[in-house]
Amino acid sequence: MEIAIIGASGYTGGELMRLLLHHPSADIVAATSRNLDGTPVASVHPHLRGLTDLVFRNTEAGDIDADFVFLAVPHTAAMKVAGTLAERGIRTVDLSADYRLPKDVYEKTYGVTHEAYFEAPYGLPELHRDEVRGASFVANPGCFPTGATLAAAPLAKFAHTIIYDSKTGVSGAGTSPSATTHYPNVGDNFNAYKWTSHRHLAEMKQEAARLGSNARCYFTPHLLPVNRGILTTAHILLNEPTGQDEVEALYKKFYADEFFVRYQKPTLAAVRGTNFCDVAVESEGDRVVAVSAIDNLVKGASGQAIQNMNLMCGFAEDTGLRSAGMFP
Ligand SMILES: NC(=O)C1=CN([C@@H]2O[C@H](COP(=O)(O)OP(=O)(O)OC[C@H]3O[C@@H](n4cnc5c(N)ncnc54)[C@H](OP(=O)(O)O)[C@@H]3O)[C@@H](O)[C@H]2O)C=CC1
Ligand SMILES: CC(=O)N[C@@H](CCC(=O)OP(=O)(O)O)C(=O)O
Repeated sequence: MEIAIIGASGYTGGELMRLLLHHPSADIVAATSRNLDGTPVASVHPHLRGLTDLVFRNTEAGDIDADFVFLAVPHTAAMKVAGTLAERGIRTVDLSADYRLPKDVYEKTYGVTHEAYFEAPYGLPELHRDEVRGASFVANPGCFPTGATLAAAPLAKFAHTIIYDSKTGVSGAGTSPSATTHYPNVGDNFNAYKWTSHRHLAEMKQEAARLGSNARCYFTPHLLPVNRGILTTAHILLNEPTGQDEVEALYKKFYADEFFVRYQKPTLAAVRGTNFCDVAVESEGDRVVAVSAIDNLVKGASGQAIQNMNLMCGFAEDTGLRSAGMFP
């Protein structure tokens, strides 16, 4: 299957190529960049040197010649080309936020007008597999909502309050430098940001509601001095006290058939570079602490996007995604 990546010079674009180069049914035929036309992909993504001869091209969406497209561009840039790809019948996974929320919620959360809205399945396969399967356009979830929602999903409908406390690596901010990501501000340091107002809370609330939960949801992200990974501690305040054995059994049953969700004490090292989400729970009566770990660039973005592509195209869901992490 011929694949094009729009926005291939960024972190998620590089990660899509790293993973797709080992996918038996994927042939990457185009890697677009507005500014790097003619530049070898390996000059920006040095880990891919020797594995691909691809060269960036400044190709418009209307001129893309491929069976499948990944949109790895910022929100608002994706909506400018999504319609063109859909009209041309090119199946697409959008890694941006543009199609994850209803139009009114999106516009309120992101403070912009949506120019080209249509409904799309929310590509968290563990919860929405049937909608993703066979779809022609899928909205890939945000990185924080992926780890947070998988941490709370089995208990969400039994909770009155869920507090998500997440710690993320810096690659979540993309390749553009900023004061926040400047090394002396990040290295040997640790801080919370957007304490009560992060835009990903809207996705977390949406997914809790879809799980039948009336719980109030809260979210605070923190910036870790590491490149990759998100560790989320979810404090799930239950309507009724529930013991450890029961809670643990519930999680193991909920995820029993999910290859990419493993029940074990989460650490970032065990999931780095992989599409796994590790989850475990500890009960304290009417409070359960659920912890999850993902790699923000893999299960939080490009790996999940390929998982969605596999479902959309009828490939085995784990195709190209079975690699283990590097431990330690
Ligand atoms: N990083 C992460 O962990 C995650 C990211 N995402 C989402 O995935 C998308 C890509 O993220 P990421 O790879 O980190 O971002 P980057 O900033 O690293 O890369 C995005 C690329 O898109 C291109 N681009 C930037 N602005 C525009 C524009 N206005 N129109 C067209 N192309 C543009 C740039 O390439 P060039 O200048 O060469 O054209 C840039 O390299 C974003 O929507 C992000 O929110 C989702 C989950 C996790
Ligand atoms: C460290 C860091 O800055 N992380 C980003 C992750 C957001 C992201 O990638 O998400 P969208 O796809 O929804 O834009 C942030 O907190 O905004």
